Amino acid sequence: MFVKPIPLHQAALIEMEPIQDSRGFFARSFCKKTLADHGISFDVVQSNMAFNHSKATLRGMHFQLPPYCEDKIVSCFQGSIYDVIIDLNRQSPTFGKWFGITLSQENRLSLYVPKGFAHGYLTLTDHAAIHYMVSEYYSPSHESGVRFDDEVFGIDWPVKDDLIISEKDRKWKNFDLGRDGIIF
Ligand SMILES: Cc1cn([C@H]2C[C@H](O)[C@@H](COP(=O)(O)OP(=O)(O)O[C@H]3O[C@@H](C)C(=O)[C@@H](O)[C@H]3O)O2)c(=O)[nH]c1=O
Repeated sequence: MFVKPIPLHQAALIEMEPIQDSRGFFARSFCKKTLADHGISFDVVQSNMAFNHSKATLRGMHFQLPPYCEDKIVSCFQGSIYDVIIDLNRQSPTFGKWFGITLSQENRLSLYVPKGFAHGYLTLTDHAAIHYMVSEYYSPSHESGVRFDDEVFGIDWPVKDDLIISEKDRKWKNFDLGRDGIIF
């Protein structure tokens, strides 16, 4: 398992190292020690999955407010998604910046999403199945989000039309870079 930096402060890409044989492959998908060797302290408290019927389904951009901020490790084990994070940590050198990458059944990449980041994804195939581990318990009263199409971030989604998206996710308020953000 390889842990590689990405342009956003403290976030990282995790690449599996499959060991192939005639049956298929084996790969480690999570290793607390390897992450710690890269400065990432991650305690899993919940492991979640989500299934999406159709391509062009967009979920996000979500985070939990203090004291329920959470780290996530997101993977796509069926189909593919365009996974996006935004650094909303006011004390980060990359505050306000976004990063996107395709996670798929084929490339077996995972994204490490630190506390203080918003996370969301767009399905690129039908039947996309997502798995993510989180370091904090789900707290509905601490759920928050920013809009996927907020111009202040300017995320360049690979699909723009006919998106399937919940009412909740269409209605997150505009983000103000001078005022909003997470401090924890
Ligand atoms: C996230 C979550 C939701 N739920 C419930 C609430 C609701 O009834 C139903 C669906 O919730 P949502 O619409 O928020 O599901 P979803 O849009 O898939 O939410 C997820 O989106 C991605 C982008 C993330 O980053 C995740 O952390 C999470 O916020 O599941 C839980 O019971 N536990 C959980 O941990």
